[in-house]
Amino acid sequence: MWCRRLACLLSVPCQHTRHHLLGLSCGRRTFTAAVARWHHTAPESLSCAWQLHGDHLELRYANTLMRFDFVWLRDHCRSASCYNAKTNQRSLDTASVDLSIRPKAVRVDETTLFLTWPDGHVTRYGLQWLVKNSYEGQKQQVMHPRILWNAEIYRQAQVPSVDCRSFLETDEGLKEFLQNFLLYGIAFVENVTPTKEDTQILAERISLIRETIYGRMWYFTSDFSRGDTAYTKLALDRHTDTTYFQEPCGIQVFHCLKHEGTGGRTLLVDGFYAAEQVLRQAPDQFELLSKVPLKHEYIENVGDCHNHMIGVGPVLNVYPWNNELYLIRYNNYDRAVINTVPYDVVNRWYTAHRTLTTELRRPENELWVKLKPGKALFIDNWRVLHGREAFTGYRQLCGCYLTRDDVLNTARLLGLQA
Ligand SMILES: C[N+](C)(C)CCCC[C@H](N)C(=O)O
Ligand SMILES: O=C(O)CCC(=O)C(=O)O
Ligand SMILES: [Fe+2]
Repeated sequence: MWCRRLACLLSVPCQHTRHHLLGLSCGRRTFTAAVARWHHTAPESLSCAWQLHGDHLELRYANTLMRFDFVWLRDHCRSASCYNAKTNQRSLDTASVDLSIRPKAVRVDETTLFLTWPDGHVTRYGLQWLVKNSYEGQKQQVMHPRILWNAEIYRQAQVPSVDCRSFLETDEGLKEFLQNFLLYGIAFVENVTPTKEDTQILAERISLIRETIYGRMWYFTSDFSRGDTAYTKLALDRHTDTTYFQEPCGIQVFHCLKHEGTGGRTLLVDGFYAAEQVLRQAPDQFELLSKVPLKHEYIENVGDCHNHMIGVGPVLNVYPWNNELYLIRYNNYDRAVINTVPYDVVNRWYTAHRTLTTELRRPENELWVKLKPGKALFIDNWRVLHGREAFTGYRQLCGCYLTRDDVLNTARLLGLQA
């Protein structure tokens, strides 16, 4: 039956749909296939068909079969009284919607679905909008496209550094930089004037500086001015920073302003690549690392600096709805006493942690770079671990942390998926 014949639905239900409406008034929430019928907008080739069920509408459009709960449909009404298109905010009070609401009339034309609600309110939904926003349309998509790498993969990809002027002055330069950053979790800008001020200008081009106990923009040398090994000449094994914050800093920026001496190379390891290897070899260990909460701690009493920070969370943080890894918290220096785990789990946790560490330490996963004045490095601190080789001589690094949401904001404004 073609929908054009169903235009009457907006007023008086015609023969074929009365069943549904009667079904509702009888309080039935489900309909058998025999009762529910498909209604087509046009010959099958133009492909839009719908069917009402007890609590949802089923729509077949653009080769997708979609189900929309009636409450969801009412909640997503984009009419002027339900939604403010200027602010992109909902004005409808969802709590005022009857949870067993049901449209009293349905109509579909080539581009739009029209629903009339019991109080007479009419909602229009673009069919394309429904495809884009239905669960069925979304579930194929990953949240964040990315390329997991080891040293070989990263080198082969020949990811270019972006020139400072192009980064600061053109959208293309900035976009290229951000695309690299989102895919690999690291990105470089070159030909930067080696000062703290110029580094700050770079940072502020993509995000807001996250002020922490280390300040906004920081300088550091091996003067032990703060109670942390970073402020020495010692080697630092791979780690992520600020694991002792409830929300570890999203991005770290490093710019080496001076080094007169030897050593001091920077080590970078893709934590997600290593975690992926663990997932393949030992899914139960991956799961344990994603479930067992740990504490990380920063206790400082040096000079005037008195701090006690604690962050709690698992090593591998995954979204509960699709198991996608989004944050790795790995810092063996700052890991606190483990007292959040029952004794019979502790041993299995250490085994899982060892498996991950083994992957993180594989030489083929290590990318070594020597940071030089003029070359700024941005690191996704939720994904890529950094470390450094011991060094001699005077070495001065400057940098800052950035808020993650604001980097993603900039990326989206340039049309990137983030
Ligand atoms: C980067 N900056 C030198 C300011 C701070 C270093 C913080 C080091 C700390 N152990 C951590 O991993 O979080
Ligand atoms: O000195 C370096 O290259 C890095 C030290 C470090 O890990 C840090 O500051 O977070
Ligand atoms: Fe660090």
